[in-house]
Amino acid sequence: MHPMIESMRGRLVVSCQAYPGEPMRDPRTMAQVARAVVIGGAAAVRVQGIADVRETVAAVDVPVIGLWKDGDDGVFITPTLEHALAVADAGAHVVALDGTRRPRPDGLTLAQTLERLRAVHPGVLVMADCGSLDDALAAQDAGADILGTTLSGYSGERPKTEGPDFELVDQVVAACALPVMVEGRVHTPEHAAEAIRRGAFAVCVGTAITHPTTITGWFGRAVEGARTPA
Ligand SMILES: CC(=O)N[C@H](C=O)[C@@H](O)[C@H](O)[C@H](O)COP(=O)(O)O
Repeated sequence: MHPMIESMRGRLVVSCQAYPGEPMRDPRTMAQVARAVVIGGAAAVRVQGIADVRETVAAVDVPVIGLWKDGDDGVFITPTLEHALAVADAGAHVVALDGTRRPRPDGLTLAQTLERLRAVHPGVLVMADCGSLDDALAAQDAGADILGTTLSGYSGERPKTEGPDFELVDQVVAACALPVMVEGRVHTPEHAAEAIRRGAFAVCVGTAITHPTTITGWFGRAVEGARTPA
């Protein structure tokens, strides 16, 4: 196994992303968040956007999983070969891309995308963000290095579970030989531990560690719910 993937075995990966229009949407800020989570023990970080990838690669000494989100529906995570090449050019060690079976905007298959990406960047690793077992099996055949459950609940094939889609985790772990990264709605340390117990190779947490607006909402609603009516 590639040493960079091996370094994530049984470990926590943290996704550091801010969304368009948000106060923390700034590559330098995200690189600082990435440094902070590495100090906390993250084995790798996942960052969005070319500038964020560049800043973060320079700021941390762990693998950087890079992606480029273009839009927010359909195929939007590193949707085309051009996006994947740009993420690799920016220095990402792992390129995360849409690993669903949906048609890609540039008309290439996932296998063609990976082949052309590797022709330019022979050393780059690929994480396929999947939304179902069939996606994971197809992404494995297409030559991905890591299978992510990232798009479960977002691609139309699986329900959007309250926490992680553990049913899908079980299916992918049982059927696929590649390392499985459990990602998506891992909201508590117990969720993360459960992912590993179920055979995940690693677990990636985003919102619950790096999205203060959402976390504040969780706490705020709990506090309001506990208030005694005046
Ligand atoms: C569906 C989609 O666009 N997922 C994105 C992928 O990079 C991010 O918005 C998520 O934050 C990331 O996957 C981590 O998941 P969570 O934030 O639930 O821990």
